Amino acid sequence: MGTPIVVSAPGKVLIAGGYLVLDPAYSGLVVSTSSRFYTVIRAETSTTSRICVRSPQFTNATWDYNVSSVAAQVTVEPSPENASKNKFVHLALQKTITLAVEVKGASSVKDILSKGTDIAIVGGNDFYSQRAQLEARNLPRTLESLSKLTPFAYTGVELANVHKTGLGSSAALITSLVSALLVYLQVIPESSLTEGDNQGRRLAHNLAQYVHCFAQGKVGSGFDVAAAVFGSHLYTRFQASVIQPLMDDQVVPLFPVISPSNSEWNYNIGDFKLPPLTRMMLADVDAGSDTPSLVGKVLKWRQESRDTANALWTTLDSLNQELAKTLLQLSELYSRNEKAYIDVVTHAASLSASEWSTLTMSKDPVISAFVKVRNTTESIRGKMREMGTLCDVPIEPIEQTKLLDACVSLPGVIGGGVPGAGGYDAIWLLVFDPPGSSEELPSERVGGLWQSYTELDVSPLLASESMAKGARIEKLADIAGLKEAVGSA
Ligand SMILES: Nc1ncnc2c1ncn2[C@@H]1O[C@H](COP(=O)(O)OP(=O)(O)OP(=O)(O)O)[C@@H](O)[C@H]1O
Ligand SMILES: C[C@@](O)(CCOP(=O)(O)O)CC(=O)O
Repeated sequence: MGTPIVVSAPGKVLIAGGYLVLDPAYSGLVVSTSSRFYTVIRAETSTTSRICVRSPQFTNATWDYNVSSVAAQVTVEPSPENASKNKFVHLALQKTITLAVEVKGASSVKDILSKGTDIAIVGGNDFYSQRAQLEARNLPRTLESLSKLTPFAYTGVELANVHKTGLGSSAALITSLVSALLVYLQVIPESSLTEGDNQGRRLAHNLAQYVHCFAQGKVGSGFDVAAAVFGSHLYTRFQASVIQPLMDDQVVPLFPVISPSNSEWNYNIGDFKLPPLTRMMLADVDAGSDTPSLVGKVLKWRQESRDTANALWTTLDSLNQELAKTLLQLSELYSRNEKAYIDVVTHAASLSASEWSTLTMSKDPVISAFVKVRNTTESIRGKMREMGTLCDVPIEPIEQTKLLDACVSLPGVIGGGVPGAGGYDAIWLLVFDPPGSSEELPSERVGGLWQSYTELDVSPLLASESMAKGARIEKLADIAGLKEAVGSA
């Protein structure tokens, strides 16, 4: 068996721009996470072109597919013996193979698939709640405990019953699977996924967006797939009409629509990353909310109260843009004068935000920028709460307000909020992460608060921001626990 193709894709956190990002007139600030999905593809040595997809973290999660072809039409059919269905995986296979046949020709694709294919898919532990695993091992809900769990741990349940944490498992799964298949079927070169923005990466993006929309039965904003492909960025959505001709599954060629040269793909990936020496922290608050029903109510309110909604969204959008600009400016200030930046972070890390002005360097541009980040995140929270009240939707419900207020008043916490659609799901924080500090780190202070918090059931996630820009080629041996998790074919 040759070297496997391994492609990973990160999860996402929409730190600003929830709801607004559904409208191409506005943008969303999305951070990609160090927690990733991995797809490992290997050729088998059999005599049939069967494709076996395995998700070893779940029970009854092996799906066999038969590949058949009539002329240039290749069909992927789930085996009747499969113990469960996986629409997302099935569609990813069908659509990617169809596109590959269009681009490379049927004989090239059939040749690559002729001896059978083994595909293993795993997601980082953060994608699924680890509460049960921690309890079973009698471990407290801390980052330290999470780091002791086996990577890609077995969940003990079927996929349909897993408790997801909101990091965008389906978008990361589809992106890693579609991208890995495009490489395996030689539609795009490996370099597409080792280099930054390029045509191959864009092809993977467009196809993953389409497959994800098709599997979900609706066209969302797509920020989650965009984060999985491109990493952290400022996202402006594509117009839904670009994939509309393919959404009713009429047999039309995919490539003319999916191709990166189709100018109807008008999404924009703006530059964005979190500042140096800060750390994003995430916690799942376990009450869970139903995003589609929140979205439905917010959009209905926007229809019915156009003027109020537009005024609120315009204010929110300028705050979101301000946040993006100031966070980026901090990276620039770091590269201009590293020492001055490190001094500020080191000092401010042990002070509460109200004390930052007491620093001798309080007129410093780095301090001013962090103060602006703080004030802007607080204003965004205020406006999101206002929207929640106006639509009667719990975007930042009182329980989360209390938790966030307690977090952002801790020394070293810069700001935070409710990610994405909000609603009893999760919180995100940005904290200082000073180098070589002997004092308690802000992340440790936050961890302590979360552990002792009783009003909500707070469970931290290990993820921080992924510095790698989106989907990428990996080496099986380089990822701790991956070889063991995917086992042998
Ligand atoms: N490890 C996996 N292996 C195979 N398929 C998976 C895996 N994880 C998720 N999926 C697919 O993704 C689907 C879940 O998609 P859904 O849109 O409900 O989640 P999501 O909104 O992306 O979740 P979250 O954002 O909370 O992670 C599953 O039904 C399954 O088809
Ligand atoms: C409300 C919305 O803007 C964001 C939802 O984000 P999340 O799934 O809650 O992270 C919906 C969307 O963009 O598809």
